[in-house]
Amino acid sequence: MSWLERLTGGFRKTSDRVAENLSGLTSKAALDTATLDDIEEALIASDLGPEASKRIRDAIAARKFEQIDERGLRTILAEEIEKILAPVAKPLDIYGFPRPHVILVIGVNGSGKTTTIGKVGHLLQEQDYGVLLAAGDTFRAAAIEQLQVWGQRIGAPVIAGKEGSDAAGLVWDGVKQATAQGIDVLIVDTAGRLQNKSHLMEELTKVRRVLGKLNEEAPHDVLLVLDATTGQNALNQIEVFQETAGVTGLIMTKLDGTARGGVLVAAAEKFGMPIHAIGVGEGVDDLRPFDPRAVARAIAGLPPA
Ligand SMILES: Nc1nc2c(ncn2[C@@H]2O[C@H](COP(=O)(O)OP(=O)(O)OP(=O)(O)O)[C@@H](O)[C@H]2O)c(=O)[nH]1
Repeated sequence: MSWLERLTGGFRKTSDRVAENLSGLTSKAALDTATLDDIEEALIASDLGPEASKRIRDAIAARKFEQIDERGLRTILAEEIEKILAPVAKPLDIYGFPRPHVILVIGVNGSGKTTTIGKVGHLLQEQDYGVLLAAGDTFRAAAIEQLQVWGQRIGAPVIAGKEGSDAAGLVWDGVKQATAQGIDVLIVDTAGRLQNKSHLMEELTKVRRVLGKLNEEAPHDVLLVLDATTGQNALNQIEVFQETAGVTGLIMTKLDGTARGGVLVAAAEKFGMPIHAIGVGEGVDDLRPFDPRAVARAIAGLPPA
């Protein structure tokens, strides 16, 4: 299956939800204010968020249709979602010089952080970048092992310490190793525990301080991994992590397992932060930067353009 097919398939549950919520609304005799209200509500119920839903409603209203059929509604929906996604759909840019370009990856337990690191590493390797993974989530032995498995899978070296060892020290060693071996990108797994904010902050502050000593620009990216299945909760996480960890960009995963994929649109509209990639499956190729048009059409339930 091509990426486009996996993408469209991945958003199926979401587009079914959107279609279900909008069903019946286009059969009304006139596209009056009450129907526009219903459309807006249907979009909110589809997890697109109040801001994006209002914006789409206003766009439909501005076109002054007397009536609209289902296909017409889906088309406008796709066009408007595309406008919301286009400014934030930005592939990761590996610009750090001197090398390595350092990427910290944060996110709550189970958000898909480790899996995402493996997939992002693979994506960058495909672009001919050399990648080193650092197992900075030193709280759990399982997290270290899981990253090592991903390293083997994609053929990238992994630098790891013992469970409970100092993450900042590991990151220091990671930068040294990448520099010595001419590796372009260092991707650091971190213990992104929301449950203990002060500890998370302390640890990230220390990692940043250590990185800053080696290269003032590092970390170049602080990526927050979000689990789309958590719906609106993902939006709360953006707020909290933005405050505590200086997030620079987002990756949304597990869009295939949920009818709540509309949250991607809500996040784009509400935060305007770069969304570097989306995950639509567990395979190594199931995470990519995204084409806003393709995703917008998939959510609206239209075939690829
Ligand atoms: N369906 C689907 N599953 C995913 C996706 N991304 C990750 N997963 C799965 O989600 C689960 C959690 O992913 P992990 O990478 O272990 O998450 P984590 O945030 O590192 O979790 P901890 O290591 O427990 O902190 C795993 O079973 C992954 O295979 C995705 O895009 N789609």
